[in-house]
Amino acid sequence: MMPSPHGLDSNGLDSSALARLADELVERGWFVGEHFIDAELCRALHAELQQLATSHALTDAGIGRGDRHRLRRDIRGDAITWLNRESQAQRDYLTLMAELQRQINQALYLGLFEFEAHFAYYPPGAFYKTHYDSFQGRANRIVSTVLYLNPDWPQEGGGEMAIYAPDDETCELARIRPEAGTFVCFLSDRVPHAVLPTRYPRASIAGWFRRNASLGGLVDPAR
Ligand SMILES: O=C(O)CCC(=O)C(=O)O
Ligand SMILES: [Fe+2]
Repeated sequence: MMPSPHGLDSNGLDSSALARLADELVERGWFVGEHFIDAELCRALHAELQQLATSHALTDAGIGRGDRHRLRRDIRGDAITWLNRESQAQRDYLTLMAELQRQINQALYLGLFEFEAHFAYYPPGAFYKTHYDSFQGRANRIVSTVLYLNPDWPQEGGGEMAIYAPDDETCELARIRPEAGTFVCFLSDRVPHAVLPTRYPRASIAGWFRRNASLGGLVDPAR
């Protein structure tokens, strides 16, 4: 595809950022792109999440999926709702993620076949302790993504995502400010990460590219 003069190809993703994303996923397992997603789309998604929060449409998030789902406020303090394509902003974001899925599959042969995502709202004081998004051998979440939605995140706002060395959660490699437009993606079973306690309401969309719903006879429920 020919890049347009402003560097976005016709699918709305920056082609040089995409090339770096593929390289970094392979070389170190994680990628951070500032201004990766268009500011206007971030504004629309943020407005939608604020509306959902004020109308009490979010549910306290838990850990573990399927039958093993538990609320653990000592581990994670966000409230969520799954994207359902209801708004144009959601459809636009999911279209971009479908294009990203296509590009990652083309570059890395990961066999990603679907994407699930939820809005997440961390009230002041909330955090998410260090974790992996999936476990080796049981992984049907293959690539994790996070898009941040707060414009002008304050210097002293906390709420950074901490990334730790693949397979060594004692070694911190990066702290990412949750600033609107910043997009992070990483290998779900390799990269330990955490959300440090936030001082301000923190808005994001967390999403996962998945492979098959069942691996070796082990059913891994989507949610
Ligand atoms: O919001 C973030 O920075 C990360 C969220 C996260 O790790 C998750 O939802 O699994
Ligand atoms: Fe996570």
